Amino acid sequence: MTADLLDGSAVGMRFGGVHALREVDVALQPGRRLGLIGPNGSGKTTLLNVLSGVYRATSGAIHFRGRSIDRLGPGARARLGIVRTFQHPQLAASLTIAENVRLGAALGRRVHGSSAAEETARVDAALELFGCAAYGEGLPDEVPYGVRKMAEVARAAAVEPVVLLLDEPAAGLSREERSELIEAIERYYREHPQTALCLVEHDVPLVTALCPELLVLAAGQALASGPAQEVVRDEQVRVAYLGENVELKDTEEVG
Ligand SMILES: Nc1ncnc2c1ncn2[C@@H]1O[C@H](COP(=O)(O)OP(=O)(O)OP(=O)(O)O)[C@@H](O)[C@H]1O
Repeated sequence: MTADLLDGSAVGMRFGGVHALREVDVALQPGRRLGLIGPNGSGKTTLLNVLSGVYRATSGAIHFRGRSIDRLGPGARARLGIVRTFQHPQLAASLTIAENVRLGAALGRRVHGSSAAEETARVDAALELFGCAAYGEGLPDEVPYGVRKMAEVARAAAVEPVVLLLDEPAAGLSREERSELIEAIERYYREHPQTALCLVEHDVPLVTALCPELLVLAAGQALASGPAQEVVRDEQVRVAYLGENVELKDTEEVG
């Protein structure tokens, strides 16, 4: 079995009286693509925050390559190659789209010890792959929302992360833009098959198109996990989603 890159065991997170995560286990190995789904407020973003160091878990342990990273903040974890995106793009407002993506590539230099030429190549490749090349000279406020969302992912991809944590990259995108996002991430994976991915999304067909495995959270607890097509048919999972306007469909129905 491949060793875990990022391993969270019995992870718990409390905010005062709110128990946002309870004893959640999650392990990402090289090349594993795990979709993280669950109803609103089930703890998905909190889990990404805890894995990326935005929050420190109130219980449990997080290891990277076998070493505890519980005490490391988000910057130190990013320098290990644990890179995330945010649901609402966190682009630097005063930098162009290309300059924002260059920040990712510059981090990639620190992660991989690569050259200036490689940094530039990463910027160009990420802008192209995520459809942002034509908007490279624009400021975030000047480009369409879909471009901002794609640039957020492009900046993370430009790092060439070891572990990539994506928080609702498709939120607010049109159907066409969602298809472009799926295609871009698939193309990224063809070139970087060892990247470990944890993808949080409400668009279940998009998640199942990209992730062979799912972890379902409900009320902060792991409700189900396993092969995507089995999990979406699980009765408990369907019940957990009752009342939410979410379609649990099969991969073949995407597009
Ligand atoms: N900083 C915080 N302070 C207090 N409570 C929080 C904080 N962050 C999250 N929570 C609570 O933790 C629970 C899980 O929230 P979280 O945002 O992780 O859910 P989610 O599954 O990502 O939801 P959504 O799909 O709506 O984005 C919710 O009850 C939320 O109100």
